[in-house]
Amino acid sequence: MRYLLELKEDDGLCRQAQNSGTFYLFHNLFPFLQKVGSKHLAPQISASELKRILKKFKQNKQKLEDSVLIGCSDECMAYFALDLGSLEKMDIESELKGSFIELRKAFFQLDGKDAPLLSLAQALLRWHDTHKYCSKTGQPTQKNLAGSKRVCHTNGIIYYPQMSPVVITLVSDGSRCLLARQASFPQGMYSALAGFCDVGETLEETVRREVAEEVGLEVESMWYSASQHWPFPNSSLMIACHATVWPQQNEIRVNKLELEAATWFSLEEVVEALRREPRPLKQEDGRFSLWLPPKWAIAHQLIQEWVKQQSTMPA
Ligand SMILES: NC(=O)c1ccc[n+]([C@@H]2O[C@H](COP(=O)([O-])OP(=O)(O)OC[C@H]3O[C@@H](n4cnc5c(N)ncnc54)[C@H](O)[C@@H]3O)[C@@H](O)[C@H]2O)c1
Ligand SMILES: [Mg+2]
Repeated sequence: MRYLLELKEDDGLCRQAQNSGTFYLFHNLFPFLQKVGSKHLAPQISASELKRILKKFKQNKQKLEDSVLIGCSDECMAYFALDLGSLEKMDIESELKGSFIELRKAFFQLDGKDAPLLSLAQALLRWHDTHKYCSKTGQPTQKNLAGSKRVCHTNGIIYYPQMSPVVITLVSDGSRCLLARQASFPQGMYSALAGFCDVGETLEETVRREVAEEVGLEVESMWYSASQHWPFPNSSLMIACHATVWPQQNEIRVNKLELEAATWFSLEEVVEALRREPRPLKQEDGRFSLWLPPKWAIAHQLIQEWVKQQSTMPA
């Protein structure tokens, strides 16, 4: 942890780390992946291999300095991410034997270790790409070597990468849980309610407002569970909570502007859905079976916790 901080603060040290570190590659924010069976793996390219590739494609090795620091191993081997969007995509793909794939498409087939790193890398690369100019002076900003900030040298303003807090809430009425879907979700997939925090709000206020806005229910109690970084569509910090509503006041009024549907599901229905593969499954009657976000999505964790909690409750 302290080594990471030193790399962020010291450009000289970071330059050394770039020359011995490993790199995740991107092309216009699509990560470079190799398919192994049904899984996608994100290869880490060594600095020497990357320099060889840059040379082959007639790029200056200074290009390494466009990379951003995304972590390090226990042995202090630094990981970076570099976007090669200025090079011909197909040439790099054939050189490295893999493809640049939209992160959203590959996200749930990624290895557990790769997903959070790629998610952070994409968010950071996107932030740098959209913050090249100072919003006060209009002058170009310059990134520090690690990419943990950008500075406008005209007036000294420092910009730090941003993320938006989002609350994701699993609502229960005591015996059932409320799951909802947006029209953009794949067929049959339901999840917990999610919403961005407004400026000035506490998390508790966001939970109460979002539940009221989206399904017309009043929260009785709520508690925090866990959090997760989420890269889509921009960088969000997903803050996962459980909430209860009064069993007598559980009539759902769906806000059709935000949601396609919201329904109470019984423990049995949820347990059965958790056993299914996280993908659309058409039934004989043409409808799609209920399925839930995959294992390491924080919504999945909330649902698992609710199931566990139901099973330990006195009958
Ligand atoms: N429901 C889930 O299971 C789930 C799971 C993982 C991630 N998410 C993410 O949660 C996020 C929020 O969910 P939602 O879309 O229901 O939010 P939401 O209910 O707050 O509705 C989205 C609307 O909020 C407004 N908004 C306010 N602040 C915003 C900001 N900082 N960025 C973008 N829009 C903002 C916009 O008008 C936007 O159309 C989404 O990015 C989604 O990808 C949801
Ligand atoms: Mg929402």
